[in-house]
Amino acid sequence: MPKSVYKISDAENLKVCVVMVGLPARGKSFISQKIVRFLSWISINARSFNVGQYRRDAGTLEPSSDFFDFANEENYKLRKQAESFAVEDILKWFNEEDGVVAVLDATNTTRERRDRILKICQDNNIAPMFLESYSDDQDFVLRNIKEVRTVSPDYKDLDPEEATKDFLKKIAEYEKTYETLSDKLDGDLTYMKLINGVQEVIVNKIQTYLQSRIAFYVMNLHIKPRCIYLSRHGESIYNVEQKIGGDSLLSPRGLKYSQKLPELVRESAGDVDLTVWTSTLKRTQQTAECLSYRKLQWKALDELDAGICDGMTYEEIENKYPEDFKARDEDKYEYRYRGGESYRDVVIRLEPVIMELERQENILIITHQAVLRCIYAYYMNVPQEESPWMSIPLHTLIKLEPRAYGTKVTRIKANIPAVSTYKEKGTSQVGESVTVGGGIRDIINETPEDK
Ligand SMILES: O=P(O)(O)OC[C@H]1O[C@@](CO)(OP(=O)(O)O)[C@@H](O)[C@@H]1O
Repeated sequence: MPKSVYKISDAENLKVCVVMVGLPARGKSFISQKIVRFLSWISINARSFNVGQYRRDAGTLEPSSDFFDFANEENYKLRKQAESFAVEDILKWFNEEDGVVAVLDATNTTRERRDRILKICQDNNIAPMFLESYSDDQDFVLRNIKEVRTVSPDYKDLDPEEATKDFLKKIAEYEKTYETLSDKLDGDLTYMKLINGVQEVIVNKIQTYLQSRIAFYVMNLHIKPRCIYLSRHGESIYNVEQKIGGDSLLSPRGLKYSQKLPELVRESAGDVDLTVWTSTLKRTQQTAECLSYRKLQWKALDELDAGICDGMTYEEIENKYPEDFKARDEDKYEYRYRGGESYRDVVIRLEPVIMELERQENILIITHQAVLRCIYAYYMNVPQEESPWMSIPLHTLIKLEPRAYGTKVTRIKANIPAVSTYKEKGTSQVGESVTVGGGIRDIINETPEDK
């Protein structure tokens, strides 16, 4: 059997191919998408290649009579062909688009199949990392079947009961040849085995920093239903004066928002227990004051540091530092204030916050405009160049419900007027004073790319 051993001196230059392993309905696509979303968010070029999609693109839909009958030679050939198309594309992507981490999202349930992929990785200087999701828990599997059934194009026109039956039949076919990863037979490989979600995790021969980062991230994932609430602090005195940064207190309208926040949260969350995370700045702590939940301060949630521009209005910055003002508008994600930070810097310091968020259940985060944009971008898969320009208005509670294949978002407005702190590209003016209000829920949608 080929081995995954490579010289450690080369390890840091290696590209990584995460090879998913597991029977159908074990959450492999969910994990693949999460890995890609996380790595892209921290600027590592990552992409998932779903073999099922290659099969569908080739015109073969499941459930087609006995497509997964493994004794049928013709079907076996078609499935193998879909795999080789995906692998070909992975190699092309590594070479032509500077790919760094590819995720091969397929069952890969036999050693024969895994060895084939291993060999290709070795021939192309790619570090393989096998990631198995193993489950013998019937409830876990049925929950996953339900999720897949609702999003998979294969099952969209099928009666739910029929679809579940078909799915179980397909699993039974795969089970006949399934070879789980084992220390005894696969001890030379770099692999991770998740048992019933992350109840038990086995990690074997991680060899590069990148692999360890992926492993650490995956270990923190859970799929229990929960909500993440996001809110900016109430309108601050600096917001009213159109100044950025600082550590000012809330305006009278901001205080009103802090008084209304417990009601808004209760209406949406009911009696569930929440933990409130704030930054270390006064305006977020004041906003959390009337909430009777457990509270935690994070320095990492402090607002983007505007360096020498801290305490100025955008107009003053444009007059005093016109070149900086222009440079920021041209590339807001990368621009770093002199003596301060860029959006990229904020994302880097938010990595531990995201790790902890993945581990936790219901959390309410009260923080700042730039920081919220970064957190929101992670959950909603917003591209880097767009994220610093997203509108995150004051006096609005955002509810995120991460699901297996996307995040549902609801915006709940407090109906308390506040200034707009949104500055359009190419101008130093922020919007007019606006009333943030109206009905309760206004936007409901889901992470588009993840569906
Ligand atoms: O990146 P831009 O759009 O300038 O937004 C960040 C700015 O938002 C502000 C408000 O203008 O945040 P906040 O009041 O939420 O703390 C500034 O303090 C901060 O510099």
